[in-house]
Amino acid sequence: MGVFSKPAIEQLPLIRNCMPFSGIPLIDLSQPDSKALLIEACQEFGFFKVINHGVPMDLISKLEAEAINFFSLPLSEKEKAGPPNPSGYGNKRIGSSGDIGRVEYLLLNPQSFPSVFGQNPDMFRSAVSDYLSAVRKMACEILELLADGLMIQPRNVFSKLLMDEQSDSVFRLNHYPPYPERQALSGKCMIGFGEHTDPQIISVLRSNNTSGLQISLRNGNWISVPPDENSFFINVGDSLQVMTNGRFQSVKHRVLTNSCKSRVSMIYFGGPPLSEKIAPLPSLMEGEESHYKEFTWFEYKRSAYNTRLADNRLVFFQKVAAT
Ligand SMILES: C=C1C[C@]23C[C@@]1(O)CC[C@H]2[C@@]12CC[C@H](O)[C@@](C)(C(=O)O1)[C@H]2[C@@H]3C(=O)O
Ligand SMILES: O=C(O)CCC(=O)C(=O)O
Ligand SMILES: [Fe+2]
Repeated sequence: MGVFSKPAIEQLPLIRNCMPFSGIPLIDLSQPDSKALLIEACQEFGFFKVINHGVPMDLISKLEAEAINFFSLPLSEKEKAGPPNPSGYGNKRIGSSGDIGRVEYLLLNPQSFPSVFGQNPDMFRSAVSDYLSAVRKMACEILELLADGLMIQPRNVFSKLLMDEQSDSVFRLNHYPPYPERQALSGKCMIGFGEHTDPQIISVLRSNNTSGLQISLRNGNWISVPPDENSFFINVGDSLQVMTNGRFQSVKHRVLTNSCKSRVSMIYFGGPPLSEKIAPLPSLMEGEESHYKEFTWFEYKRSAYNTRLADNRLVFFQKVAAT
C-alpha cells in the first residue's frame, strides 16, 4: 500500500472536543432488571455500556498484547498483511470511497485470516479466535434478553443469525496513534474514524483506557464516551434497526484522536448470513406497516460498502411514507 499523501490527511478538520458524558446507559448483565434497561437503552441511545459481561479478562489482555505487538512493527512488515479487502491491514484509508482518518487497523473475517500476520501468526489467530468465541456468546446473551424484552419468540430470533455457520461477521482492531503537535496548539482534535453507523446487527466494542469515542444523541449533539477498559460498549446496527421496524435505532458514532495517548480498540460486528432477508419481525408489526423495502444482507452490504462513512445507508431501503 502506498504512503498516504500528507496534504490529504492534513486537510481533515480539527474538531473541538466535549466533556465526557456521565449518562451513558449502564447494563449489569448479572442483574435481573437488565432486560427493561436494555430495551430503554436501545430505544433512547442505540448504545450502552455492559459490565459483569462474563468475558475473561485474560482473553482481552492477550489479544490486546498481540495487537500492540503487531501495530509496533515497521510499516513495511504491517503492509505485508494488507490491503484490507476483505481482510488485512489498512492505514488511514477507510473503505473504498475516499474516507480517511488518523487510524491504522486490521480487518478480519473470522472465517478467513490473512496468511501473513505479524511475527507469530498462530498465536495471533488463536488469541482472536478465543476472544471472538467469548464476545459472540455475550452478544448472543444480550440479543436474547432484547428478544425477551420485546416479547418476541423464539428468543434466539436475533442471536441465531450470529451463531449461524454462515454468519457474515467482521472483526476489527484499530490503533489510533496520539497526535500531539497540532492538537496541543489548538486544543482541538482530529478525526480518527469519521462519523457513521455500523451496518450489521450489533457491534461489541472494547478499548484501552484512552478516550476518543463519541456518540451522537437523538438531538444531534455529540457526547464523549468515557473509556473503560474493563467494560464493553454495544452499538445497535442498521440491521437491528430494520428488524425492529425502527423501534431501536442504529447509533451514529465517531472517534477523535487523543493528543497524548494511543487508543487501541477491538470491535466485533455481528452480522447475519449473506442470504438472510432483513425485514421487520412480524410479531413487532401488529397494526404497523414496514418502514423498509425487502432486502437481503448481501444486497444491503453491497450497497453500504459503496457509500461514504457518513452517508445514511438505510435511506435507499426506506419506504416513502404515503401522504
Ligand atoms: C466507508 C466505508 C467503510 C465501511 C464500508 C463503508 O463503505 C461504509 C461502512 C463502513 C463500515 C463501518 C463499520 C465497520 O467498521 C465496517 C468494517 C463495516 O462493516 O462498515 C466499515 C467498512 C470498512 O471499513 O470497510
Ligand atoms: O475504534 C473505535 O473505537 C470505534 C471504531 C468504529 O466505530 C468502527 O470501526 O466501526
Ligand atoms: Fe463503528
